[in-house]
Amino acid sequence: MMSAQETLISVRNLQLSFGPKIIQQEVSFDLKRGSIFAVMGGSGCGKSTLLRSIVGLLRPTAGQIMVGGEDYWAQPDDRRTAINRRYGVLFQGGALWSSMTVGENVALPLEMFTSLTPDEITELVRLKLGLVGMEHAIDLFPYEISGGMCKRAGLARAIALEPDILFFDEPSAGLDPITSARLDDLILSLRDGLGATIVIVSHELPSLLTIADDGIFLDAKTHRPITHGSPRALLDNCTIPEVTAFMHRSATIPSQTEQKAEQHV
Ligand SMILES: Nc1ncnc2c1ncn2[C@@H]1O[C@H](COP(=O)(O)OP(=O)(O)OP(=O)(O)O)[C@@H](O)[C@H]1O
Repeated sequence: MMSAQETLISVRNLQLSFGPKIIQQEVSFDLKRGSIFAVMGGSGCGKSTLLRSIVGLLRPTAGQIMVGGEDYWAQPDDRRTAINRRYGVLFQGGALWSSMTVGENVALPLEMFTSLTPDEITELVRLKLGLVGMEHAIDLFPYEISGGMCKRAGLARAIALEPDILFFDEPSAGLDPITSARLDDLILSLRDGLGATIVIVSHELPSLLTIADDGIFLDAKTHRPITHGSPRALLDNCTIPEVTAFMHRSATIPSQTEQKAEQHV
């Protein structure tokens, strides 16, 4: 039985810098199992940098990222690699390898990190593509499918190794509102069906309001988080000017015209 309160990752007083430039400091939050956690804030405040640090791509300049009681960045490389096996990542430019079919793209992490037989891998690839409604595209190349389908294939690849925690950086960037809404449904179904916990960076407030139940708001000016909470709670209750500006600027429901701008997913 899943505990709603179990903390999977605890970020403590994290500081992130590039050379002398501090991007964010005093970042602390707990990621609870089963939650969809939004990292919010204006452009350039350090959302992607925070994500990169949690998944092992950027060493923080201070603070800790505790994963199941282990201080992630105090671990040797091989231990960090083992912890990373629990993560599935879909980054902004999370492009598929263009010279490989969709199926081969999804098979790649299974070939690299498991000792499964080719038949077992094919079966798993079909299963993962089925979960994102893409089984029919298994033999297609990325250039033969739409942007939304590429995102879904990227998702299938991110869940190939059955991660506990999924990290999405701007998953709906470049998608029309309908395709974006379908991606939201898919993210919810991954949480509800697979029991995954999800950390999402997004500027798309309609999407965040629909799916996220917790979050943090990073401020670019003070280089610190300025509030915590679900996007809905921040929209309804937060009176901090930076937050209300962000929330109210982007809190628009897609118009009828946009909704009609159907695109093949
Ligand atoms: N490799 C790097 N070297 C130096 N500075 C960097 C590097 N990567 C990012 N930055 C800087 O760090 C800051 C935060 O960047 P980041 O991409 O994390 O912001 P963000 O909140 O995700 O932005 P956006 O919403 O526009 O994607 C920016 O000022 C950026 O220029």
